[in-house]
Order: sequence, then C-alpha cells, then structure tokens
Amino acid sequence: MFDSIKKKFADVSSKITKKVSEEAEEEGNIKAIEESTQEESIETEVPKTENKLDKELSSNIKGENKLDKELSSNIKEENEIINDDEEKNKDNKKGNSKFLSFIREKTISEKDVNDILWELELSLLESDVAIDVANVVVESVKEDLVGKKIRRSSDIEKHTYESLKKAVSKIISIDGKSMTEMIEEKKAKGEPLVVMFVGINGTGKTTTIAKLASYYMKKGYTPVVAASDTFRAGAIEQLNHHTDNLDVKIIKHQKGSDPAAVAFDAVEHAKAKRKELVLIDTAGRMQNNINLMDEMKKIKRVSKPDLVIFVGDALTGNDAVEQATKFNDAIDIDGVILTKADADSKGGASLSIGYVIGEPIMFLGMGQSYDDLKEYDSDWMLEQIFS
Ligand SMILES: Nc1nc2c(ncn2[C@@H]2O[C@H](COP(=O)(O)OP(=O)(O)OP(=O)(O)O)[C@@H](O)[C@H]2O)c(=O)[nH]1
Repeated sequence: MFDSIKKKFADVSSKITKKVSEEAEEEGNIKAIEESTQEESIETEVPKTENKLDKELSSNIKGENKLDKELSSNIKEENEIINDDEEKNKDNKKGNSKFLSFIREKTISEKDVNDILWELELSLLESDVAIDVANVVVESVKEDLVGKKIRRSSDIEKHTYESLKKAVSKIISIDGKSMTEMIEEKKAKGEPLVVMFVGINGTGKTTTIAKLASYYMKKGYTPVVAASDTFRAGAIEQLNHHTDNLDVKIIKHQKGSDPAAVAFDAVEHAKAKRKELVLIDTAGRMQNNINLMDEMKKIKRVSKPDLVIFVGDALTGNDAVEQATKFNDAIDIDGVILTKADADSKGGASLSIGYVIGEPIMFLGMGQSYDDLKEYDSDWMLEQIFS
C-alpha cells in the first residue's frame, strides 16, 4: 500500500534538498564575500550535535534507493564540508569567514520549489490521487517551505518531509465516531445500530459485511444480516454462504422481492431479539442508474439506518472517489469502507476519498479472509506513507 506515493514523497524531499543546497551555495558565496570585506574576524560555531544527526541521517538513508543514494552522497559531501568547516572555524578567528555564512543565510524561495512541486502534483495524479487533494498537498507544502530559513541540507530534507506529512495528515484525518462507539450509544438506548451498505457490483460489499459481522462478534455483539440484494442472481446464496460460515442470523426473502421489506424485517428482528447490529446488503448498482438509486432511497427511508456506508474498491482509484461522490449526492453517505487496500500499490483512493466527500474512511479491507479488516486509523495511514 502507498508504495508509489511513498517513493514520490522521498523523491521530492531529495530533489528539494539538492536544489536548495545548490542555490544556497551560490547565494552564500556572495554573502560570505560581503561579510568578509566588512568584518575581519567572525566567530562561527558548527554545532557538533547537528553534525552527528547529519551522519545518522546519512547512514539511515544509505542503501535505500537510487535517489536516496544521491541524497546520501549529498549529505556525505556536506558532512565532509562541515568537518572541513570545523577547520575553517579555527581559520575564522584569523578572519576567513567565507563558507559558513551562506549556510546560515539560505531562505527557501518559490523558485527553489515550484518546478519540483509541479512534478509532485503530476505524479500524485498518476497515482490516482484526486486533483483537489493533489492541489491541497502541493499548496500546503509550498506555504510551509517558502520563506523558511535553513542552515544545512539535512534541515531542508527534514522540513520538506514534515511539510508533506502535515499536508497528508490534514487530508486523511476526517473526524467521525467509530462504529463501535455508535453501537454502544444505541445499545444504551436498547436499540440496534442499523448500517446500510451501498456501492457498485463486485467491489466487495458482501465480503465486507461478513468481515464486519465477524469483527463485531469477536467484540461480543450479535449481528443480524439483511439480504436486501434481491436483484442479482446468486446474491442471497452468496451472503447466506458467509452467514452459515459465521453462524450469523440472516433475514432473506425471495429473489426479486422488495429489498426495503427485507431490511425492515431485519431491523424488527434485531429489536425483538435485542441484537446490537443490523448489516444491510444492497444490490450493486451503477451510480448513474436512476431506478436502482431510487430503490436504494426507499430502503433507506424504510429501514432508517444510522449509518450509510459506501463500499469502494481501492484498486479502481479515481473511479471509487467518483462513485462515492455520486452516491453521496443521491443518498448522503456517512462513511466509507475501501476494500482491496492490501492489493493497492498506488494508494490514491485511500488518500483522497474521505477528503473529497467529507466523510471518514471507517475500515479498510486488507484481504479475502474474514479477519482481513482493519479499523481505519489516520496515524497508521501516516506511518504507512512516511515510515
Ligand atoms: N484482496 C482483497 N479481495 C477482496 C477484499 N474484499 C473483497 N474481496 C474480493 O472481491 C471479490 C468481490 O467481493 P464480493 O463481496 O463478492 O463483492 P460484492 O460487492 O458483494 O459484489 P456484488 O454482490 O456483485 O455487489 C471477492 O472475490 C472477494 O473475495 C479485500 O479487502 N481484499
């Protein structure tokens, strides 16, 4: 997950570091000449701790990838310069201040970062990051970096990485209650939490419902499943296969019957038997099929779900974001579950979907077995991208 975005962020940090270092060298030389003509002796200290950090960074980076190697060699060179600086530091007392001054003076300018951030924006789009999201990332990093005063290359890399992390964190941290909290709140009122799942065919809705039933049974709750996909041949049997495996109650009618009636019966069953969770499967439908969208509105009206969750396939990237937007316009989504995140090396949909529709990702599907479900955690996502 996020392999390609992770690589791009590392790439940007290294390119900005290189570019700003080069500019710093030029600008610094000029500054140093000015200073040395004004002042005969300038006291400058190279903090030893920073030198040590640079060395640590250099050794961490070593051997990762080609770009990282480039960065590593930049940093190595810089260390050599800094060691050299310690010698020059002694010289300063004799009046030679040329090198150290410019390192202190570099302010990152738009010119330093514009081209590189433009490249970043394009490569984020290639990784299926939504255009608005790519824009926000780039603008936020630019705002953070431009005007920042830096002293050495390792600082540039650190600042760039922190800016990227801050921008991504802003995008993926959409507030929302966890489903578990909601179950508890409803339980306190003696009612089940009713959750309706929507999305197009084949995204993994049925499997996700089975995973959620298993997840909450392990937490001690009793779910009931509504087979409200009465439209697709084999859908009821498919869901029934999972509920048999998990020993979960399923409410089902004949194929072709009213899906809203099935959902209603499941809610009534849960209330009567004091079950804590109702999971309503619905027929997969294209977001532009008006009749089927209307049918879905009817299921919502009749079963009055506490949560409507859009299930999208992470592998479809921008399509998943587009579908979520359409479903949200039609019936107001409260949250998202992205399936097949385990197989998604781009990560664009996971990064974008919550921000675009303004609702949180609640779970990620991480494989085909019942246990392959991960409750969404933005810190965990950040770690996947920036570790
Ligand atoms: N790798 C991986 N595969 C998944 C995941 N979730 C579901 N799948 C697979 O995706 C396929 C489709 O899943 P279903 O649950 O049948 O899809 P559906 O959305 O119910 O399909 P419809 O009933 O046509 O709407 C199955 O082969 C699942 O095993 C996941 O998180 N990771």
